[in-house]
Amino acid sequence: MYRSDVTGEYLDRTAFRKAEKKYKIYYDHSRKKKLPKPVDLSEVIDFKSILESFSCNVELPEGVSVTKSDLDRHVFCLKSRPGFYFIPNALSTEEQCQWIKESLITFPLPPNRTNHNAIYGPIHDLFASAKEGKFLQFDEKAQEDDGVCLGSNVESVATVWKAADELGALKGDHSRKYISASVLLRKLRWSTLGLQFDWSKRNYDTSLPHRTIPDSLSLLAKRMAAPAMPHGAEFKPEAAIVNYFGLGDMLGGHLDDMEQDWSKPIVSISLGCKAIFLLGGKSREDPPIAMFLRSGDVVLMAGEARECYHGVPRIFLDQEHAEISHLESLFETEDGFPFLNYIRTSRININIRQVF
Ligand SMILES: O=C(O)CCC(=O)C(=O)O
Ligand SMILES: [Fe+2]
Repeated sequence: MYRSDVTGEYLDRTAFRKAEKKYKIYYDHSRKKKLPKPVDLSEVIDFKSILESFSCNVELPEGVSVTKSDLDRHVFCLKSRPGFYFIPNALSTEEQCQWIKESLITFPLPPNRTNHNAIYGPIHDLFASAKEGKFLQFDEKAQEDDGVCLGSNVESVATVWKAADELGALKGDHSRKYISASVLLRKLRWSTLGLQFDWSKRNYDTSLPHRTIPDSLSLLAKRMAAPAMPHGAEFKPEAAIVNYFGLGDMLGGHLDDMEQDWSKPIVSISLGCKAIFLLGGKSREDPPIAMFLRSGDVVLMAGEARECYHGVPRIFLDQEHAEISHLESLFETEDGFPFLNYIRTSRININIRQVF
């Protein structure tokens, strides 16, 4: 797990942690093949089937309501969590594929920062280099110094990619180390767009070089945010965090409390393999509501819901539960195999925020 804020005995006993443990992946080691232990999903809210039955017979389960919006999509709310909105299947398959590509190619590009910055400095062309089987050459000295002086001396290191057949000739040079681009891609955990977030200080560092959020993402976020915005007001996307989840990854219960104005929503887009999202209350002691997040779903958290603990305890990577066959079909028809390969075992979440 990464990005956990608090740990300890207290947390282990909270209702939120109990739910995390319930849904987290555990393996059955008693069999030859390592298989995930079955988990009871009967209490997980499924907005896909809620949408289906609502579209057929205008029926909604207890506690769920539908809100009016200009979007050509149904927007659902939870009566017990004001300020929370769920838009099932908000993005078309084409849009999902487009944002998966951007998340892998352009979003991790400098000046945007990723979890790799602190160790390797800014990295260019990660996805293309992984596709080409390349290796990143890095200076061991820079990596060691980095432990003492986080990031400062690695900002200027240029990315040097080497083809596999170039490595042999460089074996004698012990000051240089290599790591494969595919390992780095697998270990990509987050990238930040727009105003850059400083995880160590848990705030936005406006002094860091940054680009504005790409126009097309900004437009999408504004359109999606509309149901959670006061009449006539427009959402201003200023920052986004892109989370990349692989096998066994989870996002521990947390609050996103670093933005100034909590009345503005966080617009959160799910891509790739299905996940379970836990939406708690204002205390970790409040039992969270579990729901499925599928590729193309959009969640908004605004107002009171901004004060609710939330997290992602489980990603489903197996064919039956991942529910990505629509992405597979589209990626298979183009030169999409490298993306397909990645997304078959991954989930990506893009969450867009107005900071000020
Ligand atoms: O992955 C998700 O759906 C939620 C991400 C999230 O809560 C965050 O990045 O703050
Ligand atoms: Fe969050």
